[in-house]
Amino acid sequence: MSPLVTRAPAKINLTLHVLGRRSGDGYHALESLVVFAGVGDSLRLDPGPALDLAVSGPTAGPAGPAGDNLVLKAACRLAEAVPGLAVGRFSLHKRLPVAAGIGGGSSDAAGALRLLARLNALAPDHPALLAAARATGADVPVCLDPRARMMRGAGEAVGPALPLPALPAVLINPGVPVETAPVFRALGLAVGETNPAAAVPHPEVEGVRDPSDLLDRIGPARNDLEAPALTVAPVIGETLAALRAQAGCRLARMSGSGATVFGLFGHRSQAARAARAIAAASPGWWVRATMLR
Ligand SMILES: C[C@@](CO)(OP(=O)(O)O)[C@H](O)COP(=O)(O)OP(=O)(O)OC[C@H]1O[C@@H](n2ccc(N)nc2=O)[C@H](O)[C@@H]1O
Ligand SMILES: Nc1ncnc2c1ncn2[C@@H]1O[C@H](COP(=O)(O)OP(=O)(O)O)[C@@H](O)[C@H]1O
Repeated sequence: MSPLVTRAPAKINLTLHVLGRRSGDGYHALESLVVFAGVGDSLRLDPGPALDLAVSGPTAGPAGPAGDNLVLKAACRLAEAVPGLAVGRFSLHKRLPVAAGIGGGSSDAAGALRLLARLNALAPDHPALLAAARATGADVPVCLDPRARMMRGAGEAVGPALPLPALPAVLINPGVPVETAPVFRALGLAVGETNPAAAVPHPEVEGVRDPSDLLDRIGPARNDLEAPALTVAPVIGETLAALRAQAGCRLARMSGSGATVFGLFGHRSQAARAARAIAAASPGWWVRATMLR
């Protein structure tokens, strides 16, 4: 049987409002506009008798041992829920920076679930897929069908796909891994506490078709994890400053819990020029011009 392939694009939180900290599981309730980049990992599944994974690519090392990989975690969750699930050997080509706020592991895990669904002719809305995604990580459900949409709750509630205009962007990761849990902790909310910043509501983006209109709407919104992440990794401030110094940069903000930041531009050519200039000035940084959609 021929191999099945999928791309696992980087997830970008264009906005990330933390509403508060839930009593019960202590997770943070979020409201986030999530989009996906043209850069990502790639994943292949060769059908076979047993579940297995080989990881290659420039960031295979930082992703950790294959046995701990979220690809296998998600696949095992699905195999537990669907008796007789056909499986096989995954090959993950890892290019995205790890522990970077762009959900690389989550997108890989979601890609694994998509490939297993294809192999087993499971409908994309099969409840076992969403359950396996939720059990694998807070960011996995939104990555199952990687298109622009709102994410709410701790990540388990994903809205319908939004036909938003594509945005030219530059992504920068300064090469410093940032773990998610310490950034949420640094926000300092007690269990059951509401985030005071949540008094300012998230902008409405449904129905927006013009890129400039989208930029105007999300400009005043926030990533509430940016300030706490800056205390954990001050270099994030340098990456934001580098973006803001570029001609045509309309907005610079951090994604997820960092350290990756994105700059949004009016035109693709401005983004490409900015990426070249930043990469030349800071050769140690991961810098990519891409489209977000
Ligand atoms: C912050 C976000 C925004 O999209 O992205 P990343 O920075 O990870 O890319 C996500 O909420 C991260 O999702 P993910 O990375 O899958 O989180 P998980 O592994 O499930 O959780 C890691 C830890 O983060 C904290 N956590 C996560 C999600 C959430 N809504 N509230 C939390 O408090 C918890 O302490 C949890 O133990
Ligand atoms: N496929 C994977 N890709 C990246 N990291 C993975 C993967 N599987 C497990 N991990 C582990 O998950 C952690 C978070 O990685 P990642 O998904 O890159 O974070 P983020 O969501 O912040 O970008 C890392 O510390 C890494 O060891």
